Amino acid sequence: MTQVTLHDKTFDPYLNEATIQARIGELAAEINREYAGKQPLFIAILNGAFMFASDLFKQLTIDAEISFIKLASYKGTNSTGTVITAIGLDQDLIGRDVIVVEDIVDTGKTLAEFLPKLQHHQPTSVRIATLLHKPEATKHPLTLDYVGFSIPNKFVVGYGLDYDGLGRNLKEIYQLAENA
Ligand SMILES: O=P(O)(O)OC[C@H]1O[C@H](OP(=O)(O)OP(=O)(O)O)[C@H](O)[C@@H]1O
Ligand code: HPA
Repeated sequence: MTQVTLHDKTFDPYLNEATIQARIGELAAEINREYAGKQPLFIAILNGAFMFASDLFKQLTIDAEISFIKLASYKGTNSTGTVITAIGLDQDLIGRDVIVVEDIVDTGKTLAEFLPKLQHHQPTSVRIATLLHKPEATKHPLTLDYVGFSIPNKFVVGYGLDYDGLGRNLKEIYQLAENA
């Protein structure tokens, strides 16, 4: 793996393809074990999670369903700041075991705002699977059930994650170069 340049920034190799895929295999094995006999519904959050969700889903041997949603944030009319709505969350979640799939939990704001909305749909259970977690950056309390890699608080791209729209197609994960 060599450095990549996206727009004006340079990124160093961080996690190679084999490392990512091996870890996803371990997460899938855990899920296969823990959801044996159940039929969980995976809800993957676009855009970033598409690649992780796809590779994780391929490694499942249990019966499972998947649905993709997009979160849209807009300024609320009161002082509460941004409000998140989920586009595409049209499935009946009552009685379902849901696994939310994210590419990264950074500050935790996205999931902290989305999870209460998900609970309104009355799923039986909700767990979170995220490929990456930046513990030092996370400011919102969250229980993360399946974490691929805990990473330092540096900007990363690749494998679904973008820098200003670019880099999502990379098979590996790169982090912003120190001197960039
Ligand atoms: O924990 P947080 O600080 O909220 O950051 C994590 C969120 O940020 C990214 O999404 P983004 O809004 O950039 O959209 P994208 O997935 O379409 O790139 C990522 O996919 C997570 O959803
Ligand atoms: O480090 C990151 N990289 C790309 N997208 C992100 N969204 C939150 N954190 C990141």
